[in-house]
Amino acid sequence: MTYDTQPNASHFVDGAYLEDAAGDPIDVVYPATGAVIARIHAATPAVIAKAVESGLRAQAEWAALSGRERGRVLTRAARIMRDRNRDLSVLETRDTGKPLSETLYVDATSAADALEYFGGLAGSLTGEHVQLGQDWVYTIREPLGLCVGIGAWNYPTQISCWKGAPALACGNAMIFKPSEETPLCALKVAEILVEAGAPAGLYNVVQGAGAVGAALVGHPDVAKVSLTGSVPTGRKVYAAAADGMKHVTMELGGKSPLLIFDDADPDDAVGGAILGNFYSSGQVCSNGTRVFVQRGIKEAFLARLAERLAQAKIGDPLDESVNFGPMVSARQREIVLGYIEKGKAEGARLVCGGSVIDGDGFYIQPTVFADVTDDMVIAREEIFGPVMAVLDFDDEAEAIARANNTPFGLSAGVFTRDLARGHRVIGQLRAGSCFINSYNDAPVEAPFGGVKMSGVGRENSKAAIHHYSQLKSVYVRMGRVEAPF
Ligand SMILES: NC(=O)c1ccc[n+]([C@@H]2O[C@H](COP(=O)([O-])OP(=O)(O)OC[C@H]3O[C@@H](n4cnc5c(N)ncnc54)[C@H](O)[C@@H]3O)[C@@H](O)[C@H]2O)c1
Ligand SMILES: O=CCc1c[nH]cn1
Repeated sequence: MTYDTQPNASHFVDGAYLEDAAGDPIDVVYPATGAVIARIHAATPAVIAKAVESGLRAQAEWAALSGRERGRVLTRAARIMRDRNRDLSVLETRDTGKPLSETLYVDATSAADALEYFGGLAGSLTGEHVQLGQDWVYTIREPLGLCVGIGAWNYPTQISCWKGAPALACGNAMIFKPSEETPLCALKVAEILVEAGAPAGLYNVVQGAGAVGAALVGHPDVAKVSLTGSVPTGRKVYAAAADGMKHVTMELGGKSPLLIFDDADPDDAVGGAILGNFYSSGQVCSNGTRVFVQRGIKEAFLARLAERLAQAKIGDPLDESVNFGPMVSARQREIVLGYIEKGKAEGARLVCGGSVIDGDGFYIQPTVFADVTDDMVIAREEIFGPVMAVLDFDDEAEAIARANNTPFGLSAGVFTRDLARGHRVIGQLRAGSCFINSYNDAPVEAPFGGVKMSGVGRENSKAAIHHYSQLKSVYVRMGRVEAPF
């Protein structure tokens, strides 16, 4: 089976595709060619009402199952996703422009990992017993209710399951709104969950841009909102959720530091910097885009890096030998180009790249700036494209202080052969997801998320359970009740 890029209808609600052509039209564009590959419509108030009503109904039914029964559905969905990995990967490539050489191994695969992991945990979500003399307290881990997930465009399938899998494992229902740039793959996730035995309405997908997201966040029947997106959107969504006293998870942007000491293995350090800047054409939230290189090895590092980047195979993302694709949209390419121009204007040294690649797709060369200083815009703002800023440093304390001098705190990495230094440095870096002699690994077993402006809460790992459930405590008196009067 190969998936058509034009879905049967725009939304997947109450177990079936649903259309309401009165919604604003959204064209889905293949980033490698600029061709329109599908047209869908944003959710109308009627679609949102049906998603909420069916979500509430399904949640009651789902929460009444045992955790083990819920887990069985999730693990079955994981198996179906793995069986259809190639078709899902091709669709993800068409939706995002990311090379098939990446999507085959990361996107549906990591989504299936999440379904499998949280499916496995579902049967062991228990409360506690606390003995208090003869009396006792017990706690029950309860679902929150109807959750809303809102996604960014860089990892649409992964994000839909990083949010959906823990939510469902805990007995919640979810309405997921993908990014309007990449609406296709979450529909397949919803279809697969129903095929695996999830009740109709448990995982609904509704389409649209910010206005639809805002309508979901503000809906009085929604108990929790999990957003993956930029800091400005995070601010708005967090504020709106606070108004309704809703639970939140905020997975936001970053400008993460990667510290390379002069004793680091040179090839590993260059490899880490490449993974932390050019994977998915630089459209990864946790990217280590401020690469601090100890002064003595800077020129050797830059020479090796330029050599390796010259080997990138840029082209048709559906060709499995290609490993560097386009930006997701013409708009994103313009934003990134604007930063490249700022870098040049501010006097950073362009080591390689710096231009668009002619053609209909939204390609930009992998770009490296050296001699970047902390005050330059390209060292301060998230670019979300293939632009690495290399900064020099002399000693450890200076590097740590400069690395922490940012409002963001998503990730941080260090390359050194001195493991004591590796742990010492990481211990002082203010970031949520950190790496020693590696970069950008995101297994489902590890908590993922940021500090400072990069977010609130954690996805993945057992930590996510705490963000999709709440504890009820019950005090049980075994003796008589003594009242003062
Ligand atoms: N920390 C993480 O896990 C993580 C992962 C991927 C991407 N990101 C971040 O996402 C950003 C790139 O993605 P983007 O451009 O799609 O982000 P964005 O903030 O523009 O949009 C994110 C989502 O929010 C929706 N939205 C916009 N306004 C809204 C509102 N007022 N209310 C509710 N929803 C609203 C959008 O439609 C989209 O679905 C980058 O900053 C990147 O770092 C973070
Ligand atoms: O884009 C952010 C999430 C992520 C990091 N690595 C893989 N996915």
